Amino acid sequence: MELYIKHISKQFKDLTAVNDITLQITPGVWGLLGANGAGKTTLMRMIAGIMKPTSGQILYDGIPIHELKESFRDVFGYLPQEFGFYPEFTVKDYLEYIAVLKGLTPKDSKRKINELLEQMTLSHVKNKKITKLSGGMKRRVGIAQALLNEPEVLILDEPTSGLDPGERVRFRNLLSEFAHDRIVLISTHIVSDVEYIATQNAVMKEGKLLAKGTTEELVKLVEGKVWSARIPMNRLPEYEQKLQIVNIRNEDNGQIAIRYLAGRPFTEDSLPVSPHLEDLYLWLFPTDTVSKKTFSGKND
Ligand SMILES: Nc1ncnc2c1ncn2[C@@H]1O[C@H](COP(=O)(O)OP(=O)(O)OP(=O)(O)O)[C@@H](O)[C@H]1O
Repeated sequence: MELYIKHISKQFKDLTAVNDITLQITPGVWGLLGANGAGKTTLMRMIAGIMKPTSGQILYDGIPIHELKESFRDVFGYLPQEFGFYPEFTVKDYLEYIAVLKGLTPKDSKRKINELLEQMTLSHVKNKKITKLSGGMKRRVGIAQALLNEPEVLILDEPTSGLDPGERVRFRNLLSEFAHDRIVLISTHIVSDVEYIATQNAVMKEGKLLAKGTTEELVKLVEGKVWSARIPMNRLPEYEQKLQIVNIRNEDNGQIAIRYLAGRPFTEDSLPVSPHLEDLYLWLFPTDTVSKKTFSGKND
């Protein structure tokens, strides 16, 4: 089972939203990381077959996806960032409707819907109108519809927005299990959603593929660039001007502990710390506009 994204680009007038991306995706969870506007949704929409690439090809087991025809809907499951439903639909009506669109038999449909209502903790609201559900519950209905046909390739565009921490953990475990012999591609800004479950991560920036690898491989890119130090509380604004601070913790005696990213230590007592995937993300996508070139060492 292989999804081969071969030199894919998408042009919107003078904007290249996706710029010559090549990825060979095999079973497992693949995290697609990138800041707003990086091109993740555009890439996913092309993979899900709802947007045509300007150039390049997407092949599933060697066959261009637009040639899969009828079998396409059996292979792919897609959860868009925003998913539409008729306001009058209850959760059960909606899932039954999608099951028909996906060509499930009534027997399979009943079995699968009951199973997913259970897995997504939605059984108690199955007869409620979707419009009356909380954001997290709506999201879970979206995830359930994408899983209905047990697709071989599951594409999830920011699936965890609106989920609480408990739901996130349940969802992560479900995906890991599901991805055992299938491809699951998840786009997210929330690095912790994929950090521990991704087989591979792909990082996009301004339409391009910036980095690809396992979490262990990617965090190596920021090894020696993550530091911890103690600074006086009243000097925080000054440090914030000069450093990419990724965490702040109040301590006693007017001191604070900071975790920061820089090419070299900024204070004498700075200690190197082990990087996380979030550090790499913040290194690649700094959070504010202050130029930190002097101390970040990015120009070294
Ligand atoms: N249909 C469209 N027409 C014109 N420009 C578009 C269209 N869709 C996306 N874009 C632009 O393409 C770029 C990439 O957008 P895209 O939604 O793929 O990014 P993203 O990484 O998914 O961002 P986010 O995390 O905010 O969803 C953005 O500059 C966006 O404004």
